[in-house]
Amino acid sequence: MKVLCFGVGQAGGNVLDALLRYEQRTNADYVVDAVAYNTASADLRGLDLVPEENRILFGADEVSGHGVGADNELAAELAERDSRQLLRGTDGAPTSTADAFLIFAGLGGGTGSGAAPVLAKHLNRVYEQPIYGVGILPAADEGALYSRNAARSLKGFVDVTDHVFAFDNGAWAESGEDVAAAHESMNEELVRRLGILLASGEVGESGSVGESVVDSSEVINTLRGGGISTIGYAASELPESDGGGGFSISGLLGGGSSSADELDSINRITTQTRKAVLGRLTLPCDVDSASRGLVVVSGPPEWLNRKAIERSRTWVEEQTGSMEVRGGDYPLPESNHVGVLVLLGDVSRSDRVAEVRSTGVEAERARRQRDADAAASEDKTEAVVDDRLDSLF
Ligand SMILES: Nc1nc2c(ncn2[C@@H]2O[C@H](COP(=O)(O)OP(=O)(O)OP(=O)(O)O)[C@@H](O)[C@H]2O)c(=O)[nH]1
Repeated sequence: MKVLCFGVGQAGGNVLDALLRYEQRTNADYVVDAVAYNTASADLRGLDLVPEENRILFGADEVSGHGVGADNELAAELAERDSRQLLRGTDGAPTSTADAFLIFAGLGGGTGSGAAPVLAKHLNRVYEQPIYGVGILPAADEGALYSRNAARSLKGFVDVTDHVFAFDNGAWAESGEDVAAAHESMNEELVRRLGILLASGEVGESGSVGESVVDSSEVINTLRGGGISTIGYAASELPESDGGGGFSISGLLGGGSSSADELDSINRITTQTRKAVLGRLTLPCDVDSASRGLVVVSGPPEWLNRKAIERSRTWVEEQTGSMEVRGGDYPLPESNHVGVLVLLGDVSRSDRVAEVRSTGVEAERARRQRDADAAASEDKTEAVVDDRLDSLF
């Protein structure tokens, strides 16, 4: 599935850079172009693989390239004001070759949180392709301001995109670990999942295509209707003797039927499917609240057992209670792993989203109270000054 990618703000740019690195490392080719936006010039300079000419500073008239300091309302305002400049990011990009657009942003800060929904809205006006967000939720210990920003931005992002892939920093930082220190490893986890999803169905270097490959229309159909999605992934390493390909228990035993191989691959695929769904999802949620699903099984073609893929698909249907779970394979002849990726679309119950929302609402209420108190005390001061002036004259 070919995508045109946009990274907004620091987290957005970092994750986009990580995806480009992952694409290079895996010899894949699904990003048709990459554009980064920021209100802070230092963050743009810090990027690695996003082409220099595709790094766009906006809002410079107002904040002189120093960032918006977590003020997402200001960022939204600046993005709206500079919307032509934002759209210029697609000038020269091969937009017609993209099946979809992807916008990456951290929802807790200022720039990405405020500007990503504005960018999505403007791209939507111009282009036909579906627009997907990749929204990073702040961990609870990153503070109430980040939760307030994220609560407001997530709703806006969902409203103006065709789907938001959510990633929860809180779920992925190990307990006691500093969130910022964990960004790099979290980005790796996120881009591995996105990379597999995007690469599946693309003809690989070897030119091999599986019997029931997942093509871009299946990803798009799984995401159709909008909402928030989560992705699970698990992989099992194949035995050394396999050499990445033709391991056969029957071969080791001196011939015989291939049923042992079949059993082994069925076991691996079904076990990894359970681990993918019941393990750590990009966004923790109630699995049975998903409306749709997609199961992608990757690995050397001889390990991609059709029966197992079907069994896994049915199991995900049972877990989600959805009758709309698609399944397919992604052949990787050189791989020494069998991996299972499960995309759960339009999830409606997530304690983490609920927590971000309620912390956000609390923080917004406290801010309004503070503003009201400040206004009242200003009134009082004015009244005192007026009294003094009255007594003078
Ligand atoms: N997963 C992940 N999260 C990140 C990364 N960088 C920042 N964040 C998170 O993003 C949120 C802060 O947003 P940033 O992207 O840094 O902020 P910004 O959009 O550049 O906005 P301002 O700096 O306020 O102008 C926090 O929740 C951070 O933990 C990253 O590389 N990976």
